[in-house]
This record gives sequence, structure tokens and C-alpha cells, in this order.
Amino acid sequence: MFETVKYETRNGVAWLTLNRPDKLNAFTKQLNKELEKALKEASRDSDVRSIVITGAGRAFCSGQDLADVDDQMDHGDVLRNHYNPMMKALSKCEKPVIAAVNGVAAGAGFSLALACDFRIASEKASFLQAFIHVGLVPDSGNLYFLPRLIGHAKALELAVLGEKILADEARNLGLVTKVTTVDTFLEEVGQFAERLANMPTKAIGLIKKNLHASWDVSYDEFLELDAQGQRIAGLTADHAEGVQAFLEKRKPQFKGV
Ligand SMILES: CC(C)(COP(=O)(O)OP(=O)(O)OC[C@H]1O[C@@H](n2cnc3c(N)ncnc32)[C@H](O)[C@@H]1OP(=O)(O)O)[C@@H](O)C(=O)NCCC(=O)NCCSC(=O)/C=C1/CC=CC=CO1
Repeated sequence: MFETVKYETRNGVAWLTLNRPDKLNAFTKQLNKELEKALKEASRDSDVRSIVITGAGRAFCSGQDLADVDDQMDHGDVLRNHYNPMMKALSKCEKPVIAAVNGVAAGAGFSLALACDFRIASEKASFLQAFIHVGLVPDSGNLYFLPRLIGHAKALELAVLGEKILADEARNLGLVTKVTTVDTFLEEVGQFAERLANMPTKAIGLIKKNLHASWDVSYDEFLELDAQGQRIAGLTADHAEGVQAFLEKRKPQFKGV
């Protein structure tokens, strides 16, 4: 299906593996486009109820392929034409997305991990604001998500100093949900992704939507978003099943509809 992204589905989970291990899964235009398409495919497929993004080999993603940067190129247009569509496909996805950070996440690879809903890190994972080392500014939504996750002061420190953050520090900062050993990494990511895939998918999508909206609207406007979201959730079969299961004292079987 794709050359630079491995796309697999099993047990309700789409696994999207960035697949340029020799270059630490650095982004090329092809990888930007294929990840965008893979995200849209997983968003569309009703059998998919959670998504994992990870990297082949020893890295998660090392950001822009620096051998593929042309002196003459307008970096703003590179973002507009190649990165932003990929990042928008991710932000528009209503299903839970997990960044399974198996190794280094640098530059736009760090941004990609930040834009996911959850980050699970292997003990070998690290996070690097590589941009400053090549005289650039963190992009692809990096400075949108980072202060929301760890606060302004720490976000500024990481972006300006560009020091590598190891997995345990990332957990202490609140950047990752959990850190696993190398040996149990894929199994634990799989278990977490399948747990999400068996939850009320529409409600998760609405939680994502309203949490994002909460940064941009007044409290009164937000209360109206609550009402709109709850109306939609209240009409789902999963809501009916949740209530029924509670009354019957059994475990609910959510179907994602
Ligand atoms: C810290 C590193 C990510 C990992 O370091 P290390 O583990 O020591 O591994 P290396 O020996 O450095 O790398 C192994 C091989 O992979 C190649 N490689 C790694 N990263 C890239 C890359 N980004 N582009 C191309 N190739 C890469 C590396 O050359 C080695 O190959 P050989 O074995 O053939 O020699 C470290 O690798 C590192 O700092 N990488 C660069 C990180 C970086 O600066 N990323 C880009 C930031 S800018 C960005 O992401 C976004 C944009 C968007 C728009 C426009 C323009 C630019 O940037």
C-alpha cells in the first residue's frame, strides 16, 4: 500500500510504522504524504478504533530528512504543502492515537509525538528539540502542544536549549503516559491500544474535540459545547449499552457506534 509507512490492522488497532530505519525514519515528502494518507485511511475504516504510530528500527522519527533540504526551498511552503496536511489529518482524527516512542523523537518527529493523544515510551526513547541546532524554530504544532503539556517555561527551555530528554525525565515532566522496558514495549503498547479500541469510540472523539476547543472559547461557549457533545454521545448505542450493562451488573460490550 505504502513504501515509507507500514500499515497493519489487528484487533481493532491500526499500526502505522514509519519505515525509513536507515535514516532514523526522517521525513521526506513521500513519508509526509504517506503518513497523511495512512491517517486518513485509519480514520475512515470503521473496524479501526485506535491508532498507533511508531518507528521501524531504533528510532521513532528524526524529523525532516536534512539531506532532502534544498537551500532554495521556502521552508514555510514545505510546511504548508507537506507537513501541515499530515498534521491536520492527525488532529482531525476522532479516534485515539498513541505515539509508541521506541527511540529518539527529534525535530518534527518530536512534534508528531506531541500531537498524538498518548505517548508511551520505551526506556530507550528520547525527545529532542533538534530545530535550534540547525537554526530553525520548532514547527508542525510543536509549540502549540508543548506548553499545553508541560507549561510555558519548560517548553521555552527545551526549545531554546535543545537538550535531549530521556524517557524517565519525559515521564516526570508529564510528557508520556508510561515508560516500558524494551522487551515489553510492543506488548504493552498493544494492550493499551486494544483497551482503547474496546472503549466508546464516539465519546473518546468528543472528549478530544472538546478538550482542544477548551483553549479557544469562553466558559459560557464551552458549556454549550458540553451540551452539544453530550447530545451526540447520548444518542450512541455505546451509551445505551453502558447503562444497560450497569443495570444488569455486567461488563459493557462497546461497539464504537
Ligand atoms: C539525535 C539524532 C536524531 C540521533 O543521533 P544518533 O543516534 O547518534 O544517530 P546518527 O548517527 O546521528 O544517525 C544515524 C543515521 O541516520 C541519519 N539521520 C539521522 N537523522 C537524520 C535526519 N534528520 N536527516 C537525514 N539523515 C538523518 C544520520 O545521518 C545517520 O546516517 P549514516 O549512518 O548514513 O551516517 C541525530 O541523528 C540528529 O540530531 N539528527 C538530526 C535531527 C534534525 O536536525 N532533524 C531535523 C530538524 S528540522 C525538522 O524536523 C523540520 C523541518 C520542517 C520543514 C522544513 C525544513 C526543515 O525542517
